Amino acid sequence: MSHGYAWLPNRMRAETGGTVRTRLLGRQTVALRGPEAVGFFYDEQHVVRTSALPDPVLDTLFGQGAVHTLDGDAHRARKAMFNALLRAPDAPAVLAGHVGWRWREAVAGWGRERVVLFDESARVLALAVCDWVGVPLTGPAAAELAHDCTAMVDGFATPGPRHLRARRARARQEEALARTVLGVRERPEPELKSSALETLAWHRGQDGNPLDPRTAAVELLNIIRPTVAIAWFATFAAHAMHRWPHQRDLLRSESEKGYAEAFAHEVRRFYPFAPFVGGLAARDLNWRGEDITQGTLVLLDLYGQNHDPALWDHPYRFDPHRFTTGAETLDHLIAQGGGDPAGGHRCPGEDITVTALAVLATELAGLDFAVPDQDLTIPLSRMPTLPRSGFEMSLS
Ligand code: HEM
Repeated sequence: MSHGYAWLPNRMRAETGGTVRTRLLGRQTVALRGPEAVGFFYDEQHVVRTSALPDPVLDTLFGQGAVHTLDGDAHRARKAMFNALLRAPDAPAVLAGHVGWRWREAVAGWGRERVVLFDESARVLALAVCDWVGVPLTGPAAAELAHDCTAMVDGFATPGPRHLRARRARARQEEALARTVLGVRERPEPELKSSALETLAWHRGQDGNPLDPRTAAVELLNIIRPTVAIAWFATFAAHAMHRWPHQRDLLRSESEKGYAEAFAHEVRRFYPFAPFVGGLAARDLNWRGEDITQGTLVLLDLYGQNHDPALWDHPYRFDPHRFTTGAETLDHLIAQGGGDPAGGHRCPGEDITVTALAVLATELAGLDFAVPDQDLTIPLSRMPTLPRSGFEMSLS
């Protein structure tokens, strides 16, 4: 982890065959990349998730008992609930509507003060997602929730104070949301659920019983936390507009249909966020002539694949136009996992992420703002990383 985002791509460059053997957290590890590797990795007969994620990651980022840790029928049942909520045809637009509205409300309050875009967008996203899931939230609670959600992400891959902050943030929010779930269950169960909160509160597991309140809270947070985490991409979007001002002009002019979505895809591809995903070899396997023994940790190199010159022309050039020419390129983009979100573990929040990010990027491009001197370097040795300043700006 201390080598950061360059670790796997560097190792991949040094090896032939696109496979790296190493040790991670004391375990034998094999890392793969490439479209074929995606198919191999997401086949449940090859790689399973139960017991793959260590407690330091579960106690900060995902939560114990989260959908990320399930396999087989248990995963299918839980994932179907997430897909029904997050991949419903109108879900991305409705949530993005809340994001746009909460953003304009926040900007109206900025005046000429200097603001840190990362903090502001996290708060906006916290308010928007809570509007959407049906969790009531006031202004100060939104700031606290945003702070806790970003802490959970910030502290998952590092020991020390950041990790402790992440654990405390998760414990606090799980406790609060478990109480919210119990509050919902004090009322009779409605036949038609009117919100994600109600759906989760009454969701029945394989045993036919509602989830225990803590697990329901974990899964509610698995909608709220990653939505708040879109703040990372919003900050990278601002960085791209600052670094390449013609991007801001292209977003402003709206002359190209679909440009904001293409820009959002390129932000997800170009900037470093989720480094890799992992699971355990379900049995003895063979990948391109390499033996992988049962129980080996198998990683799929997300960041590396998104910058693989075999898949992307000039991968270190920021160019949203690579996503305006056809769907083929999208198959190679695995910023939020690969495979099929319906059956496998791929992120069910991708459309929400792209739609919300496109709205935030368009809103930001439409503002007249100044960017004072600050440290905008993005250290690749830090995980997760961000422009060091969080992107300070002020309306001009
Ligand atoms: C901020 C941008 C996001 C990134 C970078 C991201 C990334 C990921 C990644 C890498 C995975 C794991 C895929 C795998 O295990 O193979 C994942 C899974 C998941 N994501 Fe996202 N995600 C984002 C946004 C969202 C949003 C907005 C939501 C919900 C509204 C969401 C909900 C989930 C859930 C529930 C899973 C678990 C899926 C499963 O295990 O079946 N994510 N995400």
